[in-house]
Amino acid sequence: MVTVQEAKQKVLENTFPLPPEDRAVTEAVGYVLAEEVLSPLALPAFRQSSMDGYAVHHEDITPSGTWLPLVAESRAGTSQPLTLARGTAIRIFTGAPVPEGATAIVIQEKTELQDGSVHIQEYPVAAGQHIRNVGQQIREGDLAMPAGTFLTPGSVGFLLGMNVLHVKVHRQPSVGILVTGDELIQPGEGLRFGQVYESNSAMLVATLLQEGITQVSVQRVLDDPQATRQALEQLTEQHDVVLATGGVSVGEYDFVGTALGQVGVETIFYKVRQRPGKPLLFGKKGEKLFFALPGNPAASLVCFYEYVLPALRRLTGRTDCFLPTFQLPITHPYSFRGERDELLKATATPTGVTPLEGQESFILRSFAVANALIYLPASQPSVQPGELVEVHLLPFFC
Ligand SMILES: Nc1nc2c(c(=O)[nH]1)N[C@H]1C(S)=C(S)[C@@H](COP(=O)(O)OP(=O)(O)OC[C@H]3O[C@@H](n4cnc5c(N)ncnc54)[C@H](O)[C@@H]3O)O[C@H]1N2
Ligand code: MOO
Repeated sequence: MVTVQEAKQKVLENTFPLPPEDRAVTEAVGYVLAEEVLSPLALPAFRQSSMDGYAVHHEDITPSGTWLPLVAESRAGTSQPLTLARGTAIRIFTGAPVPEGATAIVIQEKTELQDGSVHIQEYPVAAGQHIRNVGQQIREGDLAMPAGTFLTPGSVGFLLGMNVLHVKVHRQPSVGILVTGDELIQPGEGLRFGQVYESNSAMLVATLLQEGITQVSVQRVLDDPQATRQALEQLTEQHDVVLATGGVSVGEYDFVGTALGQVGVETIFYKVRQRPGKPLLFGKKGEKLFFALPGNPAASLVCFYEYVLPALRRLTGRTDCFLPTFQLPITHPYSFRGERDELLKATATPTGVTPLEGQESFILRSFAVANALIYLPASQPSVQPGELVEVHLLPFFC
């Protein structure tokens, strides 16, 4: 049995970013850059106005108000470079090229137009006001994004704005899910005595999809050593990560641990000092990762969020792998035996966190409405309202 901290450490130590692949920027949100990106051009590429108004030379403007003849117009998209002569003004719009010789833009609200001349009612006019300079955002050849950057919609806009169409990113892992259990039937079928609807695989697939992982396959087997082994062999060949749910405990029909050994998986740890999710197993074969998750649905999902998700994120090159963690005051008292650390389904707000009713590992009713987990170490077996506790925010909510 390992501690929660040891288990997390071992997961990270044994997980490395997957090799890079080339991806279209438009399809790279959620991926992590495997190589830095240098800007192929300066942005802005030309001097731009950031306001609708008039391009002037700031020294032409006097305190008593200045009349300047309007000699031309610069619109966004024009390919005609203009030059401003001293003592004149050029009508200009947001995003349009600033004429050569112009040193400032006066916004139209501070002007009056009459008979082809513009009256400037602003003083003083600062040199450079409302002008975006060439390279103000980024200069040609500058580092635009370092390797390791997580690509967001903002990143996509920035990259395409520099005409970067493809990037090298760490590929996403593919994941095989093995479901075991004689009692399990598919939702939609009629329920007979002793049967249970199989819901863990859909729950795990949903978490993977949410994480942007789409290469997923599911295999279901009965509690049979041969079938379990065969399915594991197949999933291992096809995927970077294999998740098994159920059959990992100590009963006569729990075959997953043995089958993993037969397939050549080296166990890194089995059993974590935590509740739920004690019988979690983490193993490796070459670079492939294996997690045998407990069958109890809430235990399975807790183990996914606390151990599998960080591993998947690390494979994709992310460094912020664990759920975001906060300290929040707990709203209700909570006590437990203190033999194992506890992870409680909870609802968190910016001001506090409330443990939900129904913490047993077979209960999903609480998970169905939780947005966070409270982590209580065994050394803190009793907490009072107002005491700060460690809160892990679930992915949907951050
Ligand atoms: N003697 C001991 N018994 C158990 C121990 C122990 O230390 N000593 N640990 C308990 C703990 S803690 C857990 S957690 C479970 C883990 O058991 P398994 O991983 O072997 O899971 P199963 O026995 O196959 O199933 C447990 C429970 O979950 C339901 N289940 C399983 N798979 C699914 C699924 N895909 N969808 C929905 N529900 C599922 C299953 O029907 C069982 O009710 O072991 C304890 N026992
Ligand atoms: O670890 Mo089990 O999940 O406590 O029920």
